[in-house]
Amino acid sequence: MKVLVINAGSSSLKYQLYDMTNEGVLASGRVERIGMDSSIVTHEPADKPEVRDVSEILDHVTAVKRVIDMLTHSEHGVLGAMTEIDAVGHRVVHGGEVFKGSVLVTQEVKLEIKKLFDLAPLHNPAHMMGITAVEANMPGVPQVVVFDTAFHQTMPATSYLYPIPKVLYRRHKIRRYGFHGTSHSYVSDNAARLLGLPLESLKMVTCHIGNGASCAAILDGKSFDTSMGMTPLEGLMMGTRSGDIDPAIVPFVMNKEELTLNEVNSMLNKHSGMLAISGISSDMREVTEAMTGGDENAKLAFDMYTYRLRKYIGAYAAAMNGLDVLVFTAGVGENAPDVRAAVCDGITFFGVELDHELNARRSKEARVISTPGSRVKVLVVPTNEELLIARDTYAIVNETK
Ligand SMILES: Nc1ncnc2c1ncn2[C@@H]1O[C@H](COP(=O)(O)OP(=O)(O)O)[C@@H](O)[C@H]1O
Ligand SMILES: CC(=O)OP(=O)(O)O
Ligand SMILES: [Mg+2]
Repeated sequence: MKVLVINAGSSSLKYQLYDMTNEGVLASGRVERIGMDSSIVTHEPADKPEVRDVSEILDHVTAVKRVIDMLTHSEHGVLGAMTEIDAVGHRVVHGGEVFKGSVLVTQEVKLEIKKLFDLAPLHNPAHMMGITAVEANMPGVPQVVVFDTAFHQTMPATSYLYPIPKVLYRRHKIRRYGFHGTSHSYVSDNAARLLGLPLESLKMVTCHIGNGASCAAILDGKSFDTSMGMTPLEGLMMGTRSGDIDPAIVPFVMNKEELTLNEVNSMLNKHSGMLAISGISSDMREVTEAMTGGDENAKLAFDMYTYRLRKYIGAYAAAMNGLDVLVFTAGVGENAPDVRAAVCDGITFFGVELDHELNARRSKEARVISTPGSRVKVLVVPTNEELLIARDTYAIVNETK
């Protein structure tokens, strides 16, 4: 069975084609700048060279058509025909309280995802475009949706409620949902396997730090708390997102700077975080490079980023009354030993002891980077949200056959 995994954003669409007989990736790629004058398609077949194509792709329907063209291309393709694709799995960021696991796409499911547009205005409308684009290009192919929020649906009310009037929860479902759940679930499971210990017996903190970043406290194998909230803005300092701030700053700034709701939203989501403090970039690589070159703003951004991460790890260790395993994943977590060191070297008091040589070693494999004597095991586990989406899609489509 072949499964196409799609992660549709507002102006981009990432894809991976899996052969589920061996979970091998046949091809992957991305369409960027959808709706702009020069859109870029980058297609990477597993055993052939990468191809890039610049053309005008005005919408997601055309983008999916281009992906199918690439996958079935006589030269760069990996499929004889489109009909070889048995199912499509989509990443959907917001599943609200309705979706506690992955589901087959039906009219009702689409309606529910639409109802959640308000809660994830940047993400869910784009995912819906991806789903309808697949319907238009590949009629009759079963589709499955896998939600970032689903894994966190096990959080207790003490974690997910905000201390604000309860009527807001009843009327508008304002609560913590949490995101990156597919990743937190995948890496916690893999970390336990690597340690050869049952996941249910471990108190774990997983740090998914990429462009977006979140921490999760995992207790008894379930999400107990997580740093992102009703939207992916709360919690850690991120590339361009502020993370936690005093909520009173919002009306204050709107008043003083005469900003509209959209403007203040954009300020906190797109013009804050590492980008704002470093004044250089949202990309950790560029910030670290500037810091090494002596740039003080870059150093401040780096220090704030790692300080805030330490605070969350400490908070979750207290919340769970202990910590056995600390996991780093995603772009920064997997590739930035200096970030891991800055975090771990500041929390030695509760039994974190990093092996600096292991930490500095480059590898794409899941691995332990703490010393044998470290009471808390520290691991790097590369995330693979796409693989988990492919697995869920495969299982659900097989179940419903
Ligand atoms: N070698 C590296 N060193 C430091 N940071 C890195 C490195 N490689 C990637 N990153 C960081 O990872 C981020 C992207 O993470 P990723 O998980 O791919 O994000 P997303 O899925 O949200 O696009 C980049 O913004 C960059 O800061
Ligand atoms: C939910 C979220 O923040 O996703 P990403 O990290 O892909 O932006
Ligand atoms: Mg990501």
